[in-house]
Amino acid sequence: MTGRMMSRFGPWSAYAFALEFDPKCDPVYFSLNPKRSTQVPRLFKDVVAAGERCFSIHVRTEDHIQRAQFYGGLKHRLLKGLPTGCAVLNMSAFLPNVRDSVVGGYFIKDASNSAATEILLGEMLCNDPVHVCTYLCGHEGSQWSQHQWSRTEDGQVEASEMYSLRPMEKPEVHPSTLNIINSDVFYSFDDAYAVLKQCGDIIPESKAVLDLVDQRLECKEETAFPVIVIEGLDASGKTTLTESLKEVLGATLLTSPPQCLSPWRARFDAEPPLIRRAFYALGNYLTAGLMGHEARRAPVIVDRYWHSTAAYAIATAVGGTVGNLPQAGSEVYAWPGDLPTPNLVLLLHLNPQERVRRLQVRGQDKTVEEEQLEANSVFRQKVEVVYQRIRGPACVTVDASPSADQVLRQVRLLIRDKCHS
Ligand SMILES: Nc1ncnc2c1ncn2[C@@H]1O[C@H](COP(=O)(O)OP(=O)(O)O)[C@@H](O)[C@H]1O
Ligand SMILES: Nc1ccn([C@H]2C[C@H](O)[C@@H](COP(=O)(O)OP(=O)(O)O)O2)c(=O)n1
Repeated sequence: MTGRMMSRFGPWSAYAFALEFDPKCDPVYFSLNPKRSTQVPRLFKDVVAAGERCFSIHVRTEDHIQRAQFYGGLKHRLLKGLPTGCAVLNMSAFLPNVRDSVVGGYFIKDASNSAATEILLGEMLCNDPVHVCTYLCGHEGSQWSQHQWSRTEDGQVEASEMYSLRPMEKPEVHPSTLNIINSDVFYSFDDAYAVLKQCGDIIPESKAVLDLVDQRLECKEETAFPVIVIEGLDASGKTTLTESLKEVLGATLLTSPPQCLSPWRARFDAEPPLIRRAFYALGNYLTAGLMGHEARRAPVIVDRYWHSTAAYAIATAVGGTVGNLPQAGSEVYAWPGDLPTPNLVLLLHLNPQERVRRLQVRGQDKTVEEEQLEANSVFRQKVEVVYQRIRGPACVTVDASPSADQVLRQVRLLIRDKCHS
């Protein structure tokens, strides 16, 4: 395998690369040039020290389940197997502005002086679906070159193809947004279902989930009562408000994912995004069936639904700052055409200080993503911006900082106004 053809998108040399030396800053972008060039500005100045050796590893398989699983475990394998003195940085290969073209990978900066790095990467090249490259620096740090590894006929590893690195302008859209559709967010039941179906052999629990999904209720007739979804970050007051609404409206309370998926949630939370997000997407369709059924006899209040599924998925997938999110109006913020819409979606908004205070008062277990929300204010901002960009239906923002009684009063007025209920 020479590595010459990379994917359905064409040869390796057509790819651009985004290398994250510092997650808070823009990546360093470069492309490949088959010819050696003399007039190249310094590319990795101040980020690669003299004497450090550099490598990259990218996932090379067209099977999207295998790709997701392998990439999901790759960083851990590298951190475990590489010698002390190595740093593992995010690095993606992509075709600028081409949807679904991103190939995930890592850049390894190695200050170890140990042969263990080459041994590990050589073994991975032989046994796993990966591209491996070495990076060499020419005269006075001006010209970097990439040397792609390949296997010789007698099973040895050699660095054969060589390209010069050419610095590149920041692309119009951040590369991390290119693969969102059908890898992080699913816009139809069939697309999410297909992912869990293909996982049947590697994740036996998928079968139990699909059995439940196959038996889901479907309600096509008009319902007599409104369906109101309550969204917001953890500790914004959703449980408090939904319990009160249940009381005062005599409503049925539902959640997404629904109770029946609880036994499998932790299992799917541990899977890579492709599989995890497909699980949550199917949870929405199950809840949708219950919504239609229950809204024939009483108002329905739903704790989280599609807005949460899309917002957490997009905020996690998009690297760096809020500015890297797809623009408002992008197709990634569209509602799935086959997912029933509620009558009203309310987003509880809370300032970060009050949210942290409430989290401390409550002090219970959180999902990893919820822990990340606390640790990472950029991630929290991205979730909130995505909540507000989703359309069809868009959410109505409610100030959740007043007392629980005042929030309830405000929400009842909104429900009366928008749902005549
Ligand atoms: N309006 C409010 N004012 C003050 N504290 C609140 C208010 N709403 C909820 N809380 C408290 O904040 C914490 C988080 O609320 P909760 O309803 O569990 O949020 P969520 O379901 O969104 O995670 C709980 O301890 C709750 O009692
Ligand atoms: N409909 C939903 C609900 C939750 N999620 C995901 C998004 C986050 O990772 C978690 C947040 O849910 P969690 O139950 O921890 O939040 P609350 O305790 O309800 O505040 O679940 C989802 O993707 N789709």
